[in-house]
Amino acid sequence: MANVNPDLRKERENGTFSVEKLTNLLDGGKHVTDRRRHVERLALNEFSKGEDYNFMSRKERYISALHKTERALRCCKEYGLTKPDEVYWLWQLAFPHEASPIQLHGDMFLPTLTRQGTEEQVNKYLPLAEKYQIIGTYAQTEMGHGTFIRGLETTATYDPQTEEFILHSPTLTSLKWWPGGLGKTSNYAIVMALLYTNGKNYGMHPFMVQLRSHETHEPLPGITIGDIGPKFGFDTIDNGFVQFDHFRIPREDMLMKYSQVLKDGTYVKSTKLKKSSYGVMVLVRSMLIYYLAIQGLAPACTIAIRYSAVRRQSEQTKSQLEPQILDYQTQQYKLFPILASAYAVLFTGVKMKEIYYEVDNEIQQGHTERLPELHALSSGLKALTSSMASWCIERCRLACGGHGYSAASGFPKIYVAVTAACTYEGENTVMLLQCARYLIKTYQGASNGKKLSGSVSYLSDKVNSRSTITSEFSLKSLVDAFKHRAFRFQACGSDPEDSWNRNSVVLTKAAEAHCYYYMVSVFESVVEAVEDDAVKRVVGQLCQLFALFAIHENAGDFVQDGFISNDQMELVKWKELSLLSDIRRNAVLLVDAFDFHDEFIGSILGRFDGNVYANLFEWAKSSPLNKPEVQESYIKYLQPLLNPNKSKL
Ligand SMILES: CCCCCCCC/C=C\CCC/C=C/C(=O)SCCNC(=O)CCNC(=O)[C@H](O)C(C)(C)COP(=O)(O)OP(=O)(O)OC[C@H]1O[C@@H](n2cnc3c(N)ncnc32)[C@H](O)[C@@H]1OP(=O)(O)O
Ligand SMILES: Cc1cc2nc3c(=O)[nH]c(=O)nc-3n(C[C@H](O)[C@H](O)[C@H](O)COP(=O)(O)OP(=O)(O)OC[C@H]3O[C@@H](n4cnc5c(N)ncnc54)[C@H](O)[C@@H]3O)c2cc1C
Repeated sequence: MANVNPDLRKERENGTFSVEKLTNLLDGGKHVTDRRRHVERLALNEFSKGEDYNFMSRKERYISALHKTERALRCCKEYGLTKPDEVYWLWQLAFPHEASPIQLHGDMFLPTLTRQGTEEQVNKYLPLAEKYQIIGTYAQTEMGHGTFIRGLETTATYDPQTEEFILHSPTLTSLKWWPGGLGKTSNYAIVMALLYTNGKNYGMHPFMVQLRSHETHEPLPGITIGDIGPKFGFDTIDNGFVQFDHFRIPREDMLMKYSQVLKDGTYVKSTKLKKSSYGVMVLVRSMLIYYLAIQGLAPACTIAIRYSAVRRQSEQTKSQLEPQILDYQTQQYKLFPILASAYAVLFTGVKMKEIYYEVDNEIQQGHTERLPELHALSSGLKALTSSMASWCIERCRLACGGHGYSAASGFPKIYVAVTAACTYEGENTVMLLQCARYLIKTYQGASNGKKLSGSVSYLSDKVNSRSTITSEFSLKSLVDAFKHRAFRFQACGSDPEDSWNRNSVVLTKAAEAHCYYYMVSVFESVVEAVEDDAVKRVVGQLCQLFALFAIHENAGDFVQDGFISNDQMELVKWKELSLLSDIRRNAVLLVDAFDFHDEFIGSILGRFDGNVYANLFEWAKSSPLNKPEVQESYIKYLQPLLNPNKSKL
C-alpha cells in the first residue's frame, strides 16, 4: 500500500507469522475470508462515502440511518445476500458501530415470531415481515420494570364475548419503555403482557400487536407512542415508549405455540419448556459475545495499537528519536492484555454461537435438557464479556492521550454502543446471579454424586489442590488454575444456610470465575487445534497472557488456599511481563489480522496507513464549526466583550 507511515511499515515487515493465515483462522477458514471480503467490497461500493456521523445532529443521524437501511435492504436483495453472516458483513459496513432503526426487527421480532408462533401465525406474518411490510420490535421492558419480568404490569385481558384481548397500560410505570425502533419506525411489536383470562393471571405471554396504520403510519386509536429522547448512545435507534388504552387485538394474535387461550377463554399450557416466553433473550445473549469482540474489543485495540506504533513521545535516551509509545512497557501492559482479551472473547463468541444452535435444534425436537445450562452460560458470559469490553475500550482510549478523547479517534462511538450491552438483554449483575443460581444447583447435584457434563462437568471432577504451573507455563496448567478457582468458588458460594442476598457479591464472583474458566478452556482448545506453527506460537502467547493477566489481577483468589504458591505467583508476574516484549514484535500484525476496513473502524488514529496527523488536520478543518471563519455568534455575544466600543456603532 502506497504512503504507509514508515513506522507501521517497519512493524509489518518485522512479524513472525502469516497475517493471512491468522485472518483465515479468525474467519473460520479461507473460503469464509474470501466470501467476507467479496461482500465487504460490495458494501464499500455502496456505503463508503457519506456525511461524517460526528458532525450530524441526532435527528440527522436517525434519518440517515433510515436511508442507509433502505439501501442496505436493496443491496442484500440485489446481491442475493440471504445468509445471516453475509447480511451481517454488509450491515456492519453500512452501520459501523451504529444500529439500524430496524435492528430489533431481525434480532428479536422475527426470532420470537418463528419460535413462539404457531404454524398458522408464522405463515400469516412471516411473509409480510420478510418483505418489510411489517417492521416489528420486541416490547417487554416497561418504565417501572426491566429486570424483574414477573413484575411487568401491561395486561392482556381476554374478552370471550368478542374473542379479543384487551391490551392496557394500567399505570404510568407500565408504559413499555426502551424497545428499539418503537418510537417512530416500527408499525408492529411483539408485546410481552400479563395474560388474564377467566379472571386469572397466567403471567407474561407474547402478543402480536399492530401499532400504526399501514396506510398513514399514524398510531392506531388507543395507542400513544413516541421516542424516549436522547440517550448515552445509539442515536440512530428510536428507542420508544407505548401506552395502551384498552387496545383490542384478535384472540389469534397471542403467539400460541407453547400455550393457548381457547375461544371460551380456557387457558391451555402445551409445553414442558420452562420459561418458554423467555427464549429470545437466550438467543441474543448467546449472539452478543461474538459481537462484543468484533464490534468492541477488536476495533478498539486495533486503534490503540496502530496509533501507539506511529505516536512518538518523550525521551528514553538522550539525543535519540522520541520512542514509539508502543515501546513503553506501561503502554504494552495497558494494551496487550486487551489484545489477548479480544481474541479470547472472539473465540468464546464463536463457540457460544455453535452451542446455541445445537441446543436450539434440540429444543425444536422437544429435547430441553440443555436449556438451563445454555441460559446460565449465555447469561454469565454476556455479563463478563460486556463488562470486559466496556473496561477495555475505555482503557484503549486512555492509552491514546488527547487524540483518544477526540471523536476522530472512533472511541466514543464504539464505547457508547458496546457499553449498552452491560444493561440490555439482562443487566449484568442480574445475569451473573442467574448463572450463579444454576451453578449452585449443579454443584449440589455433583456433591450428591450426579455426573455432570458440558461447561459444568468440572464440578463433578476431582481438582488438584496444588497448581502444576512451572516456568513452562503450559496452557493446561493455566486452564487447571482457573478450573480450581471456579470449583473453589462454587464450593464456598453454595452454603444453603446463607440468605441469597447476603451471599450475592460472592455469587457474582463465582459466576465470573466459572465464565473465566470457560473462556480460558476455549482459548486453549483453539490454540491446540492450530496447525501452522508460527500462528500457533503467537496465538498461544496471547492465551498465556490472557490467563496470566487475570491470575495476576486476581492473585488473592489463587493464593488464598495455597493453590498457587508465592514463588509461583512471582513466576506468573515475571512471565506476564516477559510476554509483553514477546508480543511487542507482532502487535500490529495481530490487529491487522482482524482485517478491518478503515470505514468500519471509523478512526483517524487507527488508519491502516498510519497517516494520522495530516488526516486529523483535514478532519478538524472540515468541522462545521469552522465555517464561516467568524461565526454570527461573535457579533451577538463576543464582540460586546472584546470590542465594546465597536459594538455600539
Ligand atoms: C443477535 C445479534 C446481537 C447483536 C446486537 C447488535 C446491536 C444490538 C443493538 C440493540 C439491541 C438491544 C436489544 C435489547 C433488548 C432487550 O433488552 S429485551 C429485554 C431484556 N430483558 C431482560 O433480559 C430481562 C432480564 N430478566 C430476566 O431474564 C428474568 O427476570 C430473570 C432475572 C431470569 C428472573 O426471571 P423470573 O423471575 O421469571 O425467574 P425466577 O422465578 O427467578 O426463576 C428463574 C428460573 O427460570 C430459569 N430461567 C430464567 N430465565 C430463563 C431463560 N431465558 N431461559 C430458560 N430458563 C430461564 C432459571 O434458570 C431458573 O430456573 P430454576 O428455577 O430451575 O433455577
Ligand atoms: C440501549 C438499550 C436498548 C434496549 N432495548 C430494549 C428492547 O429493544 N426491548 C426491551 O424490552 N427492552 C430494551 N431495553 C431495556 C433493557 O432490557 C433493560 O434496561 C434491562 O433489562 C435492565 O432493566 P432495568 O432498566 O429495569 O434496570 P434495573 O433492573 O432497574 O437495574 C438497576 C439496578 O438494579 C440492580 N438490580 C435489579 N434487580 C436486581 C436483583 N434481583 N439483584 C441484584 N441487583 C438487582 C441492577 O443490577 C442495577 O444495578 C434496552 C435498554 C437499553 C439501554
